Amino acid sequence: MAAVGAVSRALAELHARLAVVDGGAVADYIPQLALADPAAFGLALVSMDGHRYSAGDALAPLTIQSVSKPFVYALALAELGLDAVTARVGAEPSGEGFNAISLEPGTGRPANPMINAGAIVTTSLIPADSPGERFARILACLSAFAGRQLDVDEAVYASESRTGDRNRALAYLMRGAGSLTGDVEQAVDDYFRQCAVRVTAADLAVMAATLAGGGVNPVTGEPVVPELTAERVLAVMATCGMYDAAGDWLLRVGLPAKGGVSGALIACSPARFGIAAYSPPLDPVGNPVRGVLALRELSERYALHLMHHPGAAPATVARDLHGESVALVTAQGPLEFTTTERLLSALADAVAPLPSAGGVVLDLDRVTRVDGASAAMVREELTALRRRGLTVAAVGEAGAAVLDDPDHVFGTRERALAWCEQQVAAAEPPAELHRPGDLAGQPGDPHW
Ligand SMILES: NC(=O)CC[C@H](N)C(=O)O
Repeated sequence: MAAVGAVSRALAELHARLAVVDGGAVADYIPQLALADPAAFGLALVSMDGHRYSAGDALAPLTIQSVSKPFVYALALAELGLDAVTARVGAEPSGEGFNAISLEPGTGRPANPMINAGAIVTTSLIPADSPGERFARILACLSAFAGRQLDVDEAVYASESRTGDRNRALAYLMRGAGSLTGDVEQAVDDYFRQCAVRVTAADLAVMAATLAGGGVNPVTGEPVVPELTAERVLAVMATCGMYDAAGDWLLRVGLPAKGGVSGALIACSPARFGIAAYSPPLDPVGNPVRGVLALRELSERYALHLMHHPGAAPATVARDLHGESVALVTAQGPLEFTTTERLLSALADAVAPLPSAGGVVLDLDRVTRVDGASAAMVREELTALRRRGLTVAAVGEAGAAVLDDPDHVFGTRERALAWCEQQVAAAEPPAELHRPGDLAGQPGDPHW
C-alpha cells in the first residue's frame, strides 16, 4: 500500500509544482487545436501490473495527433515485418521539425516514421482491401493499445483536413519521388483521421505501458503486437520520437517518448511503466513544455534512464559436491545473459573435479524466468557434458526448459541427487580396476 501512495503522491506533487509553469504556445496551425485550454494539465502512469495512477486532467479528452505514429508504426511492423517497412520508411533521426521535408535524396524515402512524412507513408502501408478498411484497422489497433473503443474527434479531423496543405504537399512530393504509392488523398485522409482519434492522458498511459510491456496491454491482458515489434518501436521512439530534440532528450531523460501538437506526450520505461502527460502549450520544437519537464524530473528521480546501470544481476548461483562424484549447482531468480553466464561458469567449475563418469544435478527449481537464448545456452552446455559421459539431471520447471531429456528432470533436488548418485555408482568401474594414471594431468582433479 505504501508504494501505491508514494506513486500517487509523487504525481500529485509534480502536477502541483508544474501546473504554474508558463511558457510555450498552443498550436494554432490546425484551427480547432487553438481552442484547447492552455491551463489543462494531466498526468497518468500505468504499471506493468496494470495499476493506474493519475493527477490533474488525466481524463480530459484530446486528440492523439503525432502520438499515434509509434502505434501505427507498430501495426505496420507487425503486419509487414521490419524489412518491408524499412524499405519504405527509414529509421534515422531527421534532426528537423516534425513537418520537415526529410526525404532521402534519390529514393524520396522519409527519414523515419515519427515525422509527418514517414507517418503518412506508414499509414498508407497498412494492408487493407478497401480505403475504409485501412482506417478501421488503425482505429481498432489504437483501441486495443488503449484497452477501450476510441473514436474520432470529427471537428479536429475536419479542421486539419481543411488546412493540411503542407501534409498534402509532402505526400504529393513523396508520390512524385516514388516513396508513396497509391491514392495520395486517401493516404493523407487516413493520416488526418488517425491524428484526430480522441484519447485521454489516462488512455495514453495505458498505450505507452503496452509498448513498455512487450506489446501486451497490462490492463486488459490482451497481446496487441509481438514483443519484438514493441521493442523495435521503442528503439525508433528513443532515437526519433522527439523530432530535432531527440538527442538532447535521450541525453537528459533517456526514455523512448513521443509528443504531439495537441499537448500529448508519452514515455515508456521498458518493463516498468508507461506514462503520459497532457498540457497544450508547446516549445518551439513542438513538444509540450510541462510534459517535457515532468518526464525529465520523473526519469531523474526514479533513475529511469535507459543507460542507467541496473546494478548487480539478481540471480544467485551456488555449487557443492555430493560424495566424490556428483556435483550440485543451484540457481535462483531470473536467467538472462549475465546470470546464465554466471551459472555456466559455476557449472564448469563444479564439473572440473569430477571423475569422467561423474554426475551433475542442476537445481533450477527457484529460477523465476528463463529467456529463450539463455535456455539454449544452458542446453548446449548440458548436452556437451552428457557427451563427455557425465550423468546430468535437472530440477524444476526451468530445469525442464534446459534439459532435452524429460526422464532426467525431477521435482525435487533430493530425488535428482539420489538418481544421479545411483547412475554414477552403477557406471563406476570396480575399485580394483581403478588406474590412477588414467586421468593424470586433469587440472584440479581432487579425486586422483
Ligand atoms: N506533431 C504532431 O502532432 C503533428 C500532427 C498533425 N496532425 C500534423 O500532421 O501536423
